[in-house]
Amino acid sequence: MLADGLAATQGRGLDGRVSHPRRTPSGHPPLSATRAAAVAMLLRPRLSLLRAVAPLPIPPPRASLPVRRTLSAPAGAAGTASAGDAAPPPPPPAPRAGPKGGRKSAPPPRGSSVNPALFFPPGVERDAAVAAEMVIPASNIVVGPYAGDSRVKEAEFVKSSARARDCPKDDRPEFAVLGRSNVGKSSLINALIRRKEAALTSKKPGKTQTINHFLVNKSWYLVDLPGYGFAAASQSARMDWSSFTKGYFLNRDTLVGVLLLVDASIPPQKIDLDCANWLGRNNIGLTYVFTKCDKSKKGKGGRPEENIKEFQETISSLYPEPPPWIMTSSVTGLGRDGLLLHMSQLRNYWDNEATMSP
Ligand SMILES: Nc1nc2c(ncn2[C@@H]2O[C@H](COP(=O)(O)OP(=O)(O)OP(=O)(O)O)[C@@H](O)[C@H]2O)c(=O)[nH]1
Ligand SMILES: [Mg+2]
Repeated sequence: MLADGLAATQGRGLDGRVSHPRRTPSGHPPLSATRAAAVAMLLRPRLSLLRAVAPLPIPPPRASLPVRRTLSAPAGAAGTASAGDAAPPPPPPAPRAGPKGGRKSAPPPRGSSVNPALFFPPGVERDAAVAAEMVIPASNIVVGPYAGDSRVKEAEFVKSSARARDCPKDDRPEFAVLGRSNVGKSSLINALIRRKEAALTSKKPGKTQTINHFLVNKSWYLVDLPGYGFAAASQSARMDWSSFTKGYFLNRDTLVGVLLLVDASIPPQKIDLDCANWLGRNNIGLTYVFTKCDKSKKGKGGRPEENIKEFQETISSLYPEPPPWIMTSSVTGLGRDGLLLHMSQLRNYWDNEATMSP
């Protein structure tokens, strides 16, 4: 699906150039040039290393950190989306003892049954000793020096765009919310901005059909996108989704990163891995956001923690360092504040340091 025709982008990389830093909105001083260069080094693609380590079932995703893109990738780099590419999920893991979840279950204890390998944000040395309080609850995300004020004071719907070129034309940073149809993208946006129906939701997949910009604190955007993998969608509707991905992701220079939503109430789906792979190949940083962590069904594949662990095991060989992930529920509010804090550190880093050339 999305991975089609991507070879053209493989040589595209980061040169580690650092822009002239400004003071962050949170008042955190910019990093020194030496430190910034070190951080920029983290962003370099490591495909050759990954390939040398092990043959991969799918090509590896990379950069989880935001990069400021000064030029867009070639338009021909994008693939096409197709719901028909979804393969049967890998076999479920052996049954494990674990807490029984309920609709209002408390956040799972950190590191209980999910992979605790940490994501070190910009400004924190990899493998630094990290106090437990510095890790965002129900996630692997360390809070670094770029984290700032993450409160949502105001939020407004700005615009619905049918094409990438119709999206707002200003230089405010933005996060795109992406995932399969019905995974909970619009619900997550409503939870983040604390508005019940700012983004329209539905039990039926395929509700969101356009690119929707929500302006937060008059300074950054959350972007609600149509979902992928909607099996009932017509071929033409799927092609439309594909042109969204091409037009939006490859030409949106203000994109700080993607929140890739993965439904934790079902076993891992190949289409989500394909999507992560496509983003990685196009140097678009992502954060895995596990949704519906309040849902727990009886039987195999029914527990969010099992599904998340299985998903992480599947992707662990694909990354040189663990990508950021966080567990959320739009019903209980699990992960809301942590995700906002994580976005604040990526945003502030992007605003000050992250520079990339094609
Ligand atoms: N239990 C539970 N249900 C959720 C959660 N998030 C979303 N849902 C439900 O899942 C369904 C789909 O939610 P949406 O937010 O519309 O999903 P979407 O990803 O925006 O879907 P499309 O716009 O069709 O791509 C709705 O019935 C929501 O109420 C969650 O965290 N927990
Ligand atoms: Mg939606």
